Amino acid sequence: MRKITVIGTGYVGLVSGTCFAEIGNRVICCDVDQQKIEKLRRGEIPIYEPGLEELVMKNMKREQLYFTTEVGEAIEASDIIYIAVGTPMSDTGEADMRYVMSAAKKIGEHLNNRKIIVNKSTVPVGTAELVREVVQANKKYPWISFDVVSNPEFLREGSAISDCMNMDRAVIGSDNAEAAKAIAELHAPFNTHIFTTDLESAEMIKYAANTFLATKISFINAIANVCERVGANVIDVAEGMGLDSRIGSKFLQAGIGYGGSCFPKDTYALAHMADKAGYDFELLKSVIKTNQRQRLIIMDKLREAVGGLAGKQVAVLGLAFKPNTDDMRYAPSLTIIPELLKQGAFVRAFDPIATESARRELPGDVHYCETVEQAVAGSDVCVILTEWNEVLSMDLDRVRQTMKQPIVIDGRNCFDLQTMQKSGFEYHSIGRSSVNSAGRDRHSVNF
Ligand SMILES: NC(=O)c1ccc[n+]([C@@H]2O[C@H](COP(=O)([O-])OP(=O)(O)OC[C@H]3O[C@@H](n4cnc5c(N)ncnc54)[C@H](O)[C@@H]3O)[C@@H](O)[C@H]2O)c1
Ligand SMILES: O=c1ccn([C@@H]2O[C@H](COP(=O)(O)OP(=O)(O)O[C@H]3O[C@H](CO)[C@@H](O)[C@H](O)[C@H]3O)[C@@H](O)[C@H]2O)c(=O)[nH]1
Repeated sequence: MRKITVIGTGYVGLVSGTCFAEIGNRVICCDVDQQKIEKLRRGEIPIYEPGLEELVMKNMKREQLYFTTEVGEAIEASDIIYIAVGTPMSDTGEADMRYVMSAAKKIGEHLNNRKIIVNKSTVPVGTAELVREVVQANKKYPWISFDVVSNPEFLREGSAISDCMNMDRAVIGSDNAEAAKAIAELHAPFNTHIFTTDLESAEMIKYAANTFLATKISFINAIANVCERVGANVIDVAEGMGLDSRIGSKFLQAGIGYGGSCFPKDTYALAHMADKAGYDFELLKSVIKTNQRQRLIIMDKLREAVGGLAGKQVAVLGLAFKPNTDDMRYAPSLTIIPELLKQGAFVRAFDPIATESARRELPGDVHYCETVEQAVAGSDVCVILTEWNEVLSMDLDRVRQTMKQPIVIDGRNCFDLQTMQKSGFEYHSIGRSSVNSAGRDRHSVNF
């Protein structure tokens, strides 16, 4: 059993801290957000993440998991200190490092014995060295030494617990073999591949992995746009490509582009890092541009399908950036809904989980609905932005009957074309022919 403190109790800190407790360590999760910690202490989980509540409750009860706002005391009480604070996009597009630096300062001020400081936040290459300098500069007891290790996180929201408990690999960057060994041992119960490297490479692996996945998405979205114009079906194209084991089938789902708290900011941050280092990362800049354009494709399709939006009632299904999360960071709905409102549409929105977070982010004149059926009732058009189960399993006959016009614009390719035509919809999706709109679209199909 090791004593671990995790600084930052957000999506990553809370999940990884809980998983470290689950495998038998004593973990203190600390945060400067008092409300968040108070909720956790009452057993309320501040984020939606399947399976998290049970695991938090279990480990709190067996006294393996604690929550506090006393960051200094939490640091003093452990030997391994994880930094898991946010590194959001700053105005320039670079990673905003102020939270990491303030955590490092606090660690320095409370360094009461030899500790391993492990950075889990996604940070530009060279951050480990900066953390070392800040801790060193703020040490109260100059004779106490410490190590800095990089151990980036690869979990996905919505499947965070299982990603963490069954991780593909643990990347451990260090310039000290003993510290690397200790962090490798900590990961032994996860029974995963341990990949050790130097600090800089570990920091780069995180950005390279995320930007590669983002590239795959922008690539398939660009292919989708060509498919639409030449009459091919991107779902079949992706499947046919993915069967080549060198390519693989994952992250080839065409849609309205990537969102979320990571890909948008990490692609920008790496492009900036490369620029600063004197390399113009044109490929990555195109990935970003392709993604920005992809979001607005929904607006083009809407205009084509229903003409002007002024006075039209639009049902928006899905607000979170992906299913199984309440996270609204860089969600496509944050771009699409303000645009709909600007063009004079009335918006009725449905999301099974993210409504509360959405209310804080979106303009006040959105009407939130409890069910898909309520959102679509009387609508001129329905727009799908997130492939929630509630959307995938909606009763198509009922939806068609309650809509004013049976027009669906699907940004996530939730339904097959034949089903939509049989159900009597005019259906426009991504990278596929439109159905039931013969005469209006160059590539429409009839089954
Ligand atoms: N969200 C993900 O799916 C994910 C996955 C892998 C990696 N990451 C990376 O992990 C890091 C954390 O991301 P997140 O989504 O968990 O962020 P988050 O915003 O959900 O949580 C960060 C938490 O840190 C707290 N905090 C900030 N400064 C603090 C300080 N000085 N002391 C104590 N607490 C402090 C905040 O109050 C907040 O609760 C980021 O670098 C992110 O890029 C995120
Ligand atoms: O084929 C695909 C796969 C994903 N997406 C979109 O891409 C975004 C990101 O999805 P996903 O990767 O599943 O979610 P995140 O929780 O953002 O996880 C990513 O970002 C995390 C934070 O760095 C990393 O830890 C994860 O490994 C990485 O997958 C979402 O908007 C998805 O809709 C697509 O459009 N097509």
